[in-house]
Amino acid sequence: MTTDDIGPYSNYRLTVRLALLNKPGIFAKVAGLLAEEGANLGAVDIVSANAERMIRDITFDVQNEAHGDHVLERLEALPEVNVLSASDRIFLLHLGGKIRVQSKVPVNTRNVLSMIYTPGVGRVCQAIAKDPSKAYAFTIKSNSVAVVTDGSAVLGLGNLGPAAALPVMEGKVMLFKELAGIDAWPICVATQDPDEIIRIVRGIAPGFGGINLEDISAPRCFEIERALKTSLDIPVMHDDQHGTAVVLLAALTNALKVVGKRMEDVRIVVNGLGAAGTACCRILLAAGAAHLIGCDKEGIVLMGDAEELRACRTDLHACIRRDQPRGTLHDALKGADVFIGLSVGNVLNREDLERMNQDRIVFAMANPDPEIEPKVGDEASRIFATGRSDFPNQINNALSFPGIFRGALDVQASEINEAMKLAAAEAIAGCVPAEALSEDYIIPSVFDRDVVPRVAKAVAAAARATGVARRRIRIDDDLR
Ligand SMILES: NC(=O)C1=CN([C@@H]2O[C@H](COP(=O)(O)OP(=O)(O)OC[C@H]3O[C@@H](n4cnc5c(N)ncnc54)[C@H](O)[C@@H]3O)[C@@H](O)[C@H]2O)C=CC1
Ligand SMILES: CC(=O)C(=O)O
Ligand SMILES: [Mg+2]
Repeated sequence: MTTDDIGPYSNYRLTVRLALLNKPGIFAKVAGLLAEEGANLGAVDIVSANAERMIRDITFDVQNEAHGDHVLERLEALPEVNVLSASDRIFLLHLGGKIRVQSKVPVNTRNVLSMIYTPGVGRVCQAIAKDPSKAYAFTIKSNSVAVVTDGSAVLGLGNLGPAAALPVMEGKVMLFKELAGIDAWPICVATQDPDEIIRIVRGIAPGFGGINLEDISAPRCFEIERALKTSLDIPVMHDDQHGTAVVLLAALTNALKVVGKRMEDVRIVVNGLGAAGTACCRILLAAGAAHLIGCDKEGIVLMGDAEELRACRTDLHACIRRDQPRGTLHDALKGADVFIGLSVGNVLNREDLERMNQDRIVFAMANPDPEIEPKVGDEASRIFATGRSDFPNQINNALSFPGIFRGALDVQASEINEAMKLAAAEAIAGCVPAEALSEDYIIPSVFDRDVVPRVAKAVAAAARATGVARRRIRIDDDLR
């Protein structure tokens, strides 16, 4: 299947194989039923036909899974029509997985075989044993990242476990490759015990140039990341925390320019103080935010005056008081200028947003469903964004992790530090020219091919400036 076969975005598109009695008017009944259901008819193909029967494949869009089931039931009930099979294009696209390993050299002669494998390869192994830094030159290490998950916070869908997390991780490694040329590998571990995860990641680290932790829930993710950062000499980044914080800061910086407000003046509500939410609070405080309210399931659990919040920069978790909520999310929204959602889908409605100030900025970033229905969010705010790709402003860590890791790998950085993250945020924000900034264009597209090189360059420069770069030249420039 090619991307051209997939067509424009629809989350629920079905392709159904029907056996119809071969006489006039039968297909019209099918088309009429779909029209009645508001199921937009797309491609219609004849698979085979004889005097009695015609087999057709028809493709149509439905509103959601339940609507799809309902339409299929109605098709099944039509006289002289049989539903032979039904497939969902999103599932079709996932058949057999989305990625594969490919070798760079065709293995078609004894000579090549003896070089890529034994005996020739043995010399390379011995060279690396003598000088482990040679692994960067003579193996995939320099350009590879492990995308590690335990499946405990798969998007905003909750604890689905490691096997169910694999489709997300495969998607992520596709983005690493497509956007940044990095060979990443999905690693789904069958444990949710932090110590065991730390042990596993340390164990596999020699084969990788970097570790991207993904969809590991708070608070375990903090301890896991901290332990790995201190014990490994390659960059480790929990993307849900830092990749998200970087892209959020970029988007908010530009959005504030559009509405003419300043970071230090605006009242910001962050809903969902898990991995992503707490990292976003931290980066916002570092960027000068002085009026920040944090909410979680319990209500308002993080609040303080500018001075108290400044103190929270060093230990945000100590400032979060889940046992003493100081109001509800609705209370928090009253008079707020900015809403940042990193919780779960559909927790807000239009009236909630109308409690906020004029020229409000609403970033409903929960995936796959944002905190508010996108059409309503868009109508009820001056600037609206989601984490999804079907609305103009997409705030997704897909804009940051490819460039951050590209820059870190290029200079063989030993870590990804605060300076590198701030440099990445500035570079992403700078990808939208000042004169082009508008309500619908606060953040570049994931498909803007300038983003990764600009972010990578800024990150590499910050790594050098902070003394964590071990290499001056990109590995691609002198060895590949
Ligand atoms: N757009 C983007 O780039 C990104 C979006 N996200 C989204 O952010 C959300 C959170 O992800 P993580 O922080 O990784 O998960 P997490 O599991 O670490 O944190 C989720 C937090 O939301 C809280 N929560 C749950 N229901 C809530 C409710 N009704 N109201 C307020 N808080 C509630 C939980 O108690 C928890 O603190 C997910 O929907 C995820 O898809 C995460 C990373 C990047
Ligand atoms: C985008 C992402 O990392 C998430 O929703 O978890
Ligand atoms: Mg994630």
